[in-house]
Amino acid sequence: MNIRWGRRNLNREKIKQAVRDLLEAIGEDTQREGLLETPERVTKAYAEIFSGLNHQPEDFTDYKIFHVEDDPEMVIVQRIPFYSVCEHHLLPFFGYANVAYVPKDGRVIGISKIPRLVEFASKRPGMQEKVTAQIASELTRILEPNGVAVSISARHMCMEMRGINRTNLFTYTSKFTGRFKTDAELKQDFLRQTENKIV
Ligand SMILES: Nc1nc2c(ncn2[C@@H]2O[C@H](COP(=O)(O)OP(=O)(O)OP(=O)(O)O)[C@@H](O)[C@H]2O)c(=O)[nH]1
Ligand SMILES: [Zn+2]
Repeated sequence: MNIRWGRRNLNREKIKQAVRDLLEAIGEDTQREGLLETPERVTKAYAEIFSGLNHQPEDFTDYKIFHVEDDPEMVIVQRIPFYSVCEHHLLPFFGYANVAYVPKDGRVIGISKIPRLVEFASKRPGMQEKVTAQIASELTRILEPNGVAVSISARHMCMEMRGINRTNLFTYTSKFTGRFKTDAELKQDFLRQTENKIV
């Protein structure tokens, strides 16, 4: 993803100082060789992993709309990998997303734009529920389809490497709108098609 905008908004000096302070606070020697460049590295890493913050998806790519004559019943992009950071502990959560929509009046979107949207929604401190809902609401805003379905399965490092300390727990979230809410067969079709595609 193009992270130009995210970088521009970062206060690089403040991040570097905060990382130095944090290292000192945990009892590290900030002058030892391995840590000398760490504040700069963390700043670069944060520019990437928080690049979706305070932006519109359109800041990163053009979600241009195409027209097809004969609408497909639905379009699904399956098993889209993503990485995010939980807003409670600033530890990673990551997994897979499935995203589907029912086109309206022949309007479709370039399929690469769906993983781009997942990336945009996950590149900020957040919660799995918020990533799920944001993918659905942004896709709805951009395309005004007849319905959207999003499912995410993810592992949360704050449950695995600390706290409750349970390895390999998968959390599942989903969001259905429009036709996916009213048409049980369509929803079943989505669930059948995406079964085993997210763990
Ligand atoms: N619903 C939801 N909860 C999350 C997500 N990521 C982390 N959490 C949870 O956020 C909660 C924060 O709870 P707190 O009790 O404030 O924090 P804590 O004392 O560190 O909690 P423990 O993790 O249980 O030790 C924890 O239960 C986490 O498991 C997420 O994406 N969605
Ligand atoms: Zn957490």
